[in-house]
Amino acid sequence: MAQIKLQNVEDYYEIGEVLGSGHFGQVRAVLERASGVRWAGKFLKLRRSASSRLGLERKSVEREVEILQSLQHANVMALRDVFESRAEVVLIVELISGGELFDFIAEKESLSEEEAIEFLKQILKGVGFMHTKNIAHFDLKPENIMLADKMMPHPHIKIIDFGLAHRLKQGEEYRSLSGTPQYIAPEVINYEPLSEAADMWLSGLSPFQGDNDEETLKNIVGMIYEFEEIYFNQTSAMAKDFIEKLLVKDPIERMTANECLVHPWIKPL
Ligand SMILES: Cc1ccc2c(c1)c1c3c(c(C)cc1n2CCCN)C(=O)NC3=O
Repeated sequence: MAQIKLQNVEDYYEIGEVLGSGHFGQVRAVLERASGVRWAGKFLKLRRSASSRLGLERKSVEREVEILQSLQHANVMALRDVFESRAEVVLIVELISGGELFDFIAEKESLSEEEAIEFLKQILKGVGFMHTKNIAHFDLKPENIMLADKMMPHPHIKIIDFGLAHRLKQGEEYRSLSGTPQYIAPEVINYEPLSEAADMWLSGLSPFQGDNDEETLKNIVGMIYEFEEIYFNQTSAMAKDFIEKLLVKDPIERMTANECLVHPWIKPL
């Protein structure tokens, strides 16, 4: 992928409808003029001055670009092009039109453990791949797990939004309080040095869910959780064993993505 193009993105892409927005800015559908191919454009506003609170720091955008450039994997959103003009950077990324996994599951009558395992395997392959490159996502949550095309019999998972991702270096401590309260690992809440293990802290139906963020965070740090019967009464013992091996407070003891892929629930003997 070429470096950052200092041209106007609209010279090459027709900008379409807003697909979503978040802490980073907006994601819009875009149409590549030369080929007629549809992509997604992630429009990031840069800070205009060091004192400004609005917009993203240039180095965090450059970090996201560098990380995406080094991640080519079937289960990771692909970066196609980067444009910068005035105080805006536009990441041209693959259009993932199947929507969020969360919504796909919500729309189904029910989800069998076999179907859940198929999705989980793809997520673990994508996460395992980025972890072999010492890249941690640090914002894995249902909203960031999307489906390439939900009409397929076995929809293809795509992990998106590497805005908080970090390339971890041996001997360098990295701490951050960023993330989403409902899904962040105890070591993030305690502002301890972070590793790829923070991505393995179970996200999904959070058994720590409190009435508010403060209560949720206390539950996580206190490891106060329960498999509420109404949600987990159909869950096999093997599945609960898998979950319990991820809900381990000590990140060193927590299962890694590759260990998950050979757990008997995922890979029966
Ligand atoms: C069809 C559709 C609808 C909403 C989309 C996207 C695509 C989308 C996409 C991306 C991101 C980072 C966010 C996106 N959002 C925002 C919601 C993501 N949780 C992306 O990287 N490619 C997308 O297609």
